[in-house]
Amino acid sequence: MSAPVILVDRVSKRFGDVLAVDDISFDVTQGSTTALLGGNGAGKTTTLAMLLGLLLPTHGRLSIFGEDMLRRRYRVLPRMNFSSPYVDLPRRLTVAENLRVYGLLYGLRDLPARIRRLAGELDLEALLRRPYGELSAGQKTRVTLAKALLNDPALILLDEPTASLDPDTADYVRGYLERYRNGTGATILLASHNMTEVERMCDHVLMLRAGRLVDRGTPDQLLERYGRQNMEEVFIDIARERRLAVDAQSRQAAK
Ligand SMILES: Nc1ncnc2c1ncn2[C@@H]1O[C@H](COP(=O)(O)OP(=O)(O)OP(=O)(O)O)[C@@H](O)[C@H]1O
Repeated sequence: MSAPVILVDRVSKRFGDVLAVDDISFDVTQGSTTALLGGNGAGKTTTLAMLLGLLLPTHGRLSIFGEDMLRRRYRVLPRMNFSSPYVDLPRRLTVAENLRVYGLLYGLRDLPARIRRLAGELDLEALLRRPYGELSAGQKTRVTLAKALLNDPALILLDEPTASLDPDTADYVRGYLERYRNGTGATILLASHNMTEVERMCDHVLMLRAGRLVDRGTPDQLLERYGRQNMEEVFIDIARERRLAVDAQSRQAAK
């Protein structure tokens, strides 16, 4: 079996009195799409930020492509990228200028051709000359996705990749990401509140609650474990700590 693309080993992150991430460990295998789920404030964005090297963990070890993110992130950052609705791009630059600046930061060759291709695929042509700050929320989401794919990343971290997208565009973007993953063997880790997205795209789910990793498995395993029909119901069970009740029922049934 190939080495995991992401390895998180007993990682915690404290902000003053708040323990945002509490001793979590997981790994993500190459070519998979893994969902990081949890209610508001569960620690998803903090975990993604540590994986990007934007935040330092208080404890623990994170490695990506076998490289320690604390000491050698410069070796892996060129092979990864991210998008988040919470991280704005420079607002006064046009969409084309933004993509050019990020492309230059990655030192990409054939940049105009890449930008043209992504603009075509993500329906951005009509937006290329407009300042990023003037775009609607859904338009910004598509631009940040284009930014996230500029360097053909082998690992993509996505914070709510379809936030603010209308159902038709969200469906297109999910299909686009699936095709990208299948075509390139890329690995995707995404935080999402959209359980339809998780059921469709993800082969593994990590459930966070109050900074702790409280359950994990494939969507099918979780549906079976909680006796539910869909991931929305599983999410609510886990968020409301119904797992214990489920376990107790199964123990009772086994007697
Ligand atoms: N820079 C910070 N300073 C202080 N506390 C922070 C900081 N960033 C996050 N936190 C706290 O850490 C906890 C986890 O926040 P985080 O943003 O990781 O949650 P999340 O799972 O992404 O939530 P949401 O679904 O609402 O986006 C929260 O209690 C939050 O208030």
